[in-house]
Amino acid sequence: MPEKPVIIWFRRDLRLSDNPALSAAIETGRPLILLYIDETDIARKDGSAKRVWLHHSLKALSRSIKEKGASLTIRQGEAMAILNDIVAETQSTAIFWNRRYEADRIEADKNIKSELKAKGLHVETFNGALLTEPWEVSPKSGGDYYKVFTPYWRAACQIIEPNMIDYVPYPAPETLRGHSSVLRSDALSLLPKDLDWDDKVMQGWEAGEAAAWDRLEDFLASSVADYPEARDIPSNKSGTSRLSPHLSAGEISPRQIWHAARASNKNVDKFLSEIGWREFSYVLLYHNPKLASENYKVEFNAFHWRVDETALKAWQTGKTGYPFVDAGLRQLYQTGWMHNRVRMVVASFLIKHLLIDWREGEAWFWDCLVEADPASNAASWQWVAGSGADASPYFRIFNPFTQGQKFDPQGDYVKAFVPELKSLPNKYIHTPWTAPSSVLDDANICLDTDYPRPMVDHKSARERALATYKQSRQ
Ligand SMILES: Cc1cc2nc3c(=O)[nH]c(=O)nc-3n(C[C@H](O)[C@H](O)[C@H](O)COP(=O)(O)OP(=O)(O)OC[C@H]3O[C@@H](n4cnc5c(N)ncnc54)[C@H](O)[C@@H]3O)c2cc1C
Repeated sequence: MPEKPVIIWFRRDLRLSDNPALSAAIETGRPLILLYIDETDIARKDGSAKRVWLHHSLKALSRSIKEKGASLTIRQGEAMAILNDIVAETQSTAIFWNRRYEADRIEADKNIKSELKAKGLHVETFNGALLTEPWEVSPKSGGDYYKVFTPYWRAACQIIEPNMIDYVPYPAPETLRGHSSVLRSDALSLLPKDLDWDDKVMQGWEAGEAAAWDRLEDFLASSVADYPEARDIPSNKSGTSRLSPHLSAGEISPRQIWHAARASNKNVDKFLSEIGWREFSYVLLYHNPKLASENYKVEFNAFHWRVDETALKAWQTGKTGYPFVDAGLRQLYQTGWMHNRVRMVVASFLIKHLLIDWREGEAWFWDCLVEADPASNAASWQWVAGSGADASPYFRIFNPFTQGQKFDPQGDYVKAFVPELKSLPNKYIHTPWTAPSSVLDDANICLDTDYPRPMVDHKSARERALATYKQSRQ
């Protein structure tokens, strides 16, 4: 009689190493059904860029699984129905997965767990995505969770550091023993049907576990020591790790990153504290399931946002007339990623200069980022808006041209993404509208035709934002 298999259900953990659910499945000694479900019964579908990334990530995972002697089954539909079919088809006796933290997925997983258990299956779940799960770090002084990052991270590190000292990440298995019969796989349908944009987005990226490791090792060998200063310079391609899409798809675990970073014997505290912001964002999401749709601070519910489709479109397409802002938004659309410093500036511009609801920006990033993350994206947008936990105060309004002058003094970043300005002298690169007409002529720029004038005046937009804020609090 054929041995009954166990299911390993991959979700946001598209890797073979340091995958606790996979390791537990292998330990049973039974044949494996390695499964990914493109779930259709999901509250918020992944955005376009993230789906492109997942397509390539799943291809990479599938290749790695094949090299180890098994195959990845891909299905599309409702998770419960698919799992029921597979259990019926294969007589599987157990299922293993790593946990997730969005409210609707927690609910779905709970239901799946109890239904499969009722059928007699052994169901086991693990933490494969975080250093500590959202309920593990609670303030001694009371309350469910920390609302301020610094004390949260101090407390979290007291749990993480001792855990990590002896932690040896699970190695990738040498071989995988797949189920004897090959199961039907649905074709992957994650790529957009009507655009060739997906090819362009993936230029400069490589999805998959091996690529994630190359990136981490490169970063630790040559860049992490300079990270505290270099992380603010958007033209410096190695100033930050660019691990976010790999982390978001689970191609590498935060535990592996922590372990490798500490083993480098360099000063990695600042870098690891950014991983801490990712953890903190998950704490906020877990305790505030509507983080992407509702103000964390209810007093922001009285804020009077403007509805202005034309302005929103100009922002989305990088045509605001502020070169640093436009460069960021074009980088986002072209590469599926934007430098963190510029994210803060473009978000502040939308929320404060244009007075457009942060949820519009959150949704645009959700669709365009290859690493769009339910926790970090929502928490970061609310952070910039001032409506979030431990947020930047609303009255902190980034000046888009001084930010450009400070963090892109030679204009390299602007020239890379706003090429129509590339012949402009550095002195005017962040303020083309101030250049004398002879300078504009020499640079072949006709304002309004080749590049727009600022869509709002900084000083008056700032005053309007502050007045609106004041009014909302009366
Ligand atoms: C408006 C806005 C939206 C954002 N949306 C997302 C998102 O959808 N997904 C996402 O992963 N990050 C998001 N971030 C956070 C941050 O910008 C990115 O994580 C970072 O730019 C990714 O580049 P990196 O991997 O080179 O980061 P590094 O600087 O190398 O940092 C290492 C890792 O730490 C984590 N990290 C760094 N900064 C933050 C932060 N502020 N908050 C949470 N985690 C952080 C990421 O996982 C990152 O990969 C957003 C920030 C802003 C201001």
